[in-house]
Amino acid sequence: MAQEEMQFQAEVSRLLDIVAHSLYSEKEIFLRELISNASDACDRLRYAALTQPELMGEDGSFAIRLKADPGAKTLTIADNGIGMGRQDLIDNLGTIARSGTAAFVEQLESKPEGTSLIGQFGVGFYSAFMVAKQVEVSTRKAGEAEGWRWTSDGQGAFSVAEDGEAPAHGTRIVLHLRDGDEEYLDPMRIRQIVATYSDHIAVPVILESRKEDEPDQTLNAASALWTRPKSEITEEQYKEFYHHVGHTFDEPWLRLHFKAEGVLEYTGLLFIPSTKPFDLFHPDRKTGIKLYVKRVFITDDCSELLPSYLRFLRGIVDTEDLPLNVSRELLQNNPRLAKIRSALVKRVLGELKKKAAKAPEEYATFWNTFGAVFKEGLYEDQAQRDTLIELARFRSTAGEGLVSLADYVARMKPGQDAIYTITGGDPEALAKSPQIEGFVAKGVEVLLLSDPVDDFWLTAVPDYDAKPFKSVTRGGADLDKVAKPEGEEESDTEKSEDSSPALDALIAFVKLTLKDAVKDVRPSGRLTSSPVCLVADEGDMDMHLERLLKQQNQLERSSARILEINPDHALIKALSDQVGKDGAGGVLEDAAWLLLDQALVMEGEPLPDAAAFSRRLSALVERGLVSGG
Ligand SMILES: Nc1ncnc2c1ncn2[C@@H]1O[C@H](COP(=O)(O)OP(=O)(O)OP(=O)(O)O)[C@@H](O)[C@H]1O
Repeated sequence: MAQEEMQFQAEVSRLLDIVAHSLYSEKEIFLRELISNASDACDRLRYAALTQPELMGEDGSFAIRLKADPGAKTLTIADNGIGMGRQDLIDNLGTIARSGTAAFVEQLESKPEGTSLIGQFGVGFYSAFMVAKQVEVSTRKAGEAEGWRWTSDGQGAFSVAEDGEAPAHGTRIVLHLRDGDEEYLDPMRIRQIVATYSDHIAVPVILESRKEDEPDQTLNAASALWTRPKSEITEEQYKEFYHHVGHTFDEPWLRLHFKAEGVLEYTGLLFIPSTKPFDLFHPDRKTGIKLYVKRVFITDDCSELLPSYLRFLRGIVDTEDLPLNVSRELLQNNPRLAKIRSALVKRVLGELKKKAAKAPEEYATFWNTFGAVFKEGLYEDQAQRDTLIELARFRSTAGEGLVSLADYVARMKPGQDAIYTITGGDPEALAKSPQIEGFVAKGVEVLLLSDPVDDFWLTAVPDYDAKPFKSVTRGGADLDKVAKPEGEEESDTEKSEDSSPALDALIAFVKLTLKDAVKDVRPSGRLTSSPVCLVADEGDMDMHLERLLKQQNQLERSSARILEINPDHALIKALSDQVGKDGAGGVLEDAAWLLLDQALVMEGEPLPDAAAFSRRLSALVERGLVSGG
């Protein structure tokens, strides 16, 4: 097949532009990225060869070979891994398949410090263009007859042609270094980079000698990091392993390295990242834990290994107890794997518990990053629910920090028999909701729940410590039973009776006016400074959950709400005084609709008839101005 010219996907071009022009100080990471890819390619062939040994050809073992040629100013990185077919080349080295990358590229472009983010996130293969003006990739997929050659100067296009010189299987990448980047030809420098970033790679990384009488040198320890004694592993090595295995480039927040012996034998090296990956909520996201059997990589997409609410974990699990030729299908419903899974969950939750107790501030950082995902476990993992609920943290009306449910219950007011919650999109807005006014006034804490998942776990978890969860936007406020904060006596004069003839008349009038637009109109026990608010009836769905379901088209109509009226509010008192007066009917009718519209606005809901709202508001203000002036 003749040489074909192809364009990079737009995101790749933009990324390459940033990469090439970055004055990024840690350019050396290009080698880490290429060695990491080469090692993954060896892992994949090792797995494939379990069932098709012929794929290995003449090769008995895997290696990543580096060769520097000062004369040609080239650095070559070659592996005898799985290699790539023609379409693989086009797909892998012409596009960015990883979800969330478009967002990442945008971030790089928009921020002045963007280029320094490259090191944090890693741009994989494309980082080669940080040091190379021309890159040649010669590759043959194990088991295929044709080899292919990919070349590019990183300027918008690449070419692909058949290549008779490609390795028997695997990939050879030749970097034609830019002027000024000759340091990457220096054996000392190469050795230092490999030692820094790639020592943990389980495949030997070999620097080919330039002199006949000098042997090649292996630059890394070439044993799987997790099999080494903990005392021999440095923090740096752990960190670099985490970067390699997790394809993330932040600092790990937590590390767990353990060996289980007994009925089941397995080693785990797990990490919790400190930053949120772009694709945490992406449906196609893989689990992030690689499964090895007796040091052989099996899969990085084993959803049986950890529940999805722990999908932020990165790392490996290596077990002696599964057969090497375990197929991906066999992994499903595998009882041994299920046992490993529940042991892993226990271990991870145990570690989190320790952190939460010993270092609450650090724990809060974790919670702010992954709490929204973690809470999915509250409805997904019944077996662990009690542990999970103890680990959960919430914002509340009590202050800035996060609270646990144990804290909440410990400071419940005398007479309070429920854990009060409000759900919504934005914690700031929630803290200003009219429905919580009365609770705040009485010193009753309300949990401000602003993650979409909150509405769902609340439907699955009825109570904590025998105290039911109760939404402040649903049903009655039953605040009467709760004692006032100390020093504030309950006085008869301070709060008017819930019903008075004038108030009753106003309520009857509003009901008559609004008809089916509301389910009911009633005096409120939960308002202090706002004149009105909406609540759902006791048996109805929570208002926020209903809104969410409507947004997702899972619900067609919302149920009518109850309009609650604050009997102590000056506006309500003034309106009550008007009921029954001659000529007040028109004003009161407008006012009734405006009260409902106002309550809707406070809920962040659209007004059903914005034109009518505007007309009524203008009319009322005009009247006020004319009669006031
Ligand atoms: N040496 C190699 N042998 C075989 N396939 C390779 C090799 N290098 C890259 N690839 C293929 O190209 C893909 C893209 O590589 P790239 O480094 O850009 O991204 P990645 O490894 O998937 O993720 P990351 O950006 O985190 O490194 C890889 O997923 C792999 O399929």
